[in-house]
Amino acid sequence: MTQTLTLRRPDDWHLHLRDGAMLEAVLPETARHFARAIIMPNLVPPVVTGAQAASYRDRILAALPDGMGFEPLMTLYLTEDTDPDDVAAAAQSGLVKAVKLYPAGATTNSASGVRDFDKVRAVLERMAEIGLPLCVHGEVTDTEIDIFDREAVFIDRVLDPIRRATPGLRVVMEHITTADGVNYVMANDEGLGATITAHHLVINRNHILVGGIKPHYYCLPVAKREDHRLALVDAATGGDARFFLGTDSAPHTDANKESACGCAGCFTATNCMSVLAEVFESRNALDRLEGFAALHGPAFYRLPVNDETITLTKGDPVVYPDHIDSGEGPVTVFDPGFPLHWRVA
Ligand SMILES: NC(=O)N[C@@H](CC(=O)O)C(=O)O
Ligand SMILES: [Zn+2]
Ligand SMILES: [Zn+2]
Repeated sequence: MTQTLTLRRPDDWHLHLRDGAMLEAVLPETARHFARAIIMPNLVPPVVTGAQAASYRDRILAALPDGMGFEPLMTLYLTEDTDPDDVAAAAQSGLVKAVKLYPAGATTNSASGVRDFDKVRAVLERMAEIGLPLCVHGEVTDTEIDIFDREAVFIDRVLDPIRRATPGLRVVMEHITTADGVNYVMANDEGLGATITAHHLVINRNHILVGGIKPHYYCLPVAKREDHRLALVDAATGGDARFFLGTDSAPHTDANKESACGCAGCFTATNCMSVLAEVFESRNALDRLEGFAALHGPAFYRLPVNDETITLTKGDPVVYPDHIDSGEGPVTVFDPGFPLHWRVA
């Protein structure tokens, strides 16, 4: 008898769609499975104003193939010049669902991010007033801090002080990679959540570095040691509503990944639901996959859950393309390193 699993159609609470030819290539990979996604604003130039978010949203909808239903949930890229009134207007119109904080220099296209947190205080206070979530790339950028410690240090030096200084600010710690991130979420009850990617549930730093360097496993925050991965699996499969799926599917062409200075990002949109089903099954937690992928995110963002469902079936190993063509060159699809048996019907 085939095993099947039906859940509400999932959402992706952290997604990079890029623009132009790349957007056209990757959007169907997400829209095939997901009803909605929080769209990251780190384009070049970044999506800073409400007007820029409206026009990016139009470009996404124009790139959506006929017959596919998908709702992009827009975000604004926080800069030191961001205007609190523009943020509030974009939120009140329903266009924008969150503001994204990149510490300057922390990751791909973060040069316009924040250096001096005092300069964004007024925006954060307005967001706290209106309940608009702040999505945070949580890594310090100080050159003397080891890259494997940058998330933990960010929590102590930046995130906790910001949250204390801005009561009521609702925060999503994006793509957490450490037990420190998990523990910080668990130790705080109000207005704090975290997204977890599919790839950080299955790779640790050995996958990147043992037996030759594997650029397609390099993303930021970089995967940590195995005990951190296990803490993430506990959090994702444990049923706690403060943890939800944000794939951080982040396409870069192979030429830009397989380079002397390769870009950070794993492209997981194509097979992330299959990867997640394997992870949840390994913990006897398939009944909690719906919470992680379809219920906890809408609860945090105060949005309705999706009405439609998807069905996963278990069978012979799933065959998926090893890359997709982007118009700018091939983009390698994330390889979890083990066969996937669950497919979305
Ligand atoms: N995660 C990544 O490694 N890369 C993301 C940026 C980000 O989410 O930090 C990208 O835009 O490529
Ligand atoms: Zn990030
Ligand atoms: Zn990202």
